[in-house]
Amino acid sequence: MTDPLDDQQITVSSAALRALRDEFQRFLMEYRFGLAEIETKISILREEFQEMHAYNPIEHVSSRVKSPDSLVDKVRRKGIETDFDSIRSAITDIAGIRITCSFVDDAYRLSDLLTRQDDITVRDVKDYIAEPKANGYKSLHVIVEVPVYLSTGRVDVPVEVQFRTIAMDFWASLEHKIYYKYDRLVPQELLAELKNAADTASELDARMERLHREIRGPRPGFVPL
Ligand SMILES: Nc1nc2c(ncn2[C@@H]2O[C@H](COP(=O)(O)OP(=O)(O)OP(=O)(O)O)[C@@H](O)[C@H]2O)c(=O)[nH]1
Ligand SMILES: Nc1ncnc2c1ncn2[C@@H]1O[C@H](COP(=O)(O)OP(=O)(O)OP(=O)(O)O)[C@@H](O)[C@H]1O
Repeated sequence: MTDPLDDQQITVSSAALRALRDEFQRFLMEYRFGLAEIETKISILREEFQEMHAYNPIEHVSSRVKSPDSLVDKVRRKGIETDFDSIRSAITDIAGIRITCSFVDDAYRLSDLLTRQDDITVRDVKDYIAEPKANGYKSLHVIVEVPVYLSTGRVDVPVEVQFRTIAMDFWASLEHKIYYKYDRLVPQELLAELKNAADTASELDARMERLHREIRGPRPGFVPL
């Protein structure tokens, strides 16, 4: 015979589960919309550069909303409280976009053009191009907040924007693979090789930039930073 109280408990907990699922869907939806706003801003800049200056400073754009698994993992790793408000304020890379530029100059220029826009608020900047990480990682990271207008009103959504060059991206994607292959415990000699490869990538960036300046000459219509 079934215990009526047990039945009631099952009903209550499945309703609670449904509410949690809805809240989680809404939580991620806001980040999707925030990301869409930034993607639009970047593609407008890209098209304008192409049409007005016959120059494309962006080689590649990729974006992602953090997967639920990766989010849960990060919450656990960082010991963050598991309510939505705590996660919202502690994790600022749930929505992320990576802009791979041709040259270092372009990475700074695009960051400046994005962050100067009236509706963008800069929450944090980590300039790993000026100050690379000890392993050799380079990129310019900017956490911006962009307003999203929902039927319930305005929400300001944080988006992590990473600016880097092709050489920096090449290095970072290989390092990322190695890091996970060795389960975050990369052998010392491989770390040294990676650091060496990062230095080579930086030299290549500097040489390409010099060459580009030589063949380019002054770019008419460009607003200097
Ligand atoms: N391949 C690679 N990517 C990195 C490295 N450091 C940072 N990143 C990328 O940049 C993101 C944010 O890094 P940081 O700006 O240092 O942020 P953080 O808050 O100090 O680090 P997290 O808490 O892990 O996000 C990471 O999630 C990676 O995508 C690195 O050493 N190698
Ligand atoms: N801002 C970003 N823009 C675009 N892609 C990103 C960004 N940040 C990370 N990625 C990529 O998204 C994929 C999934 O990454 P994931 O969110 O699981 O972890 P992570 O951001 O690299 O690390 P962590 O969990 O420590 O923050 C990886 O290929 C990663 O390189």
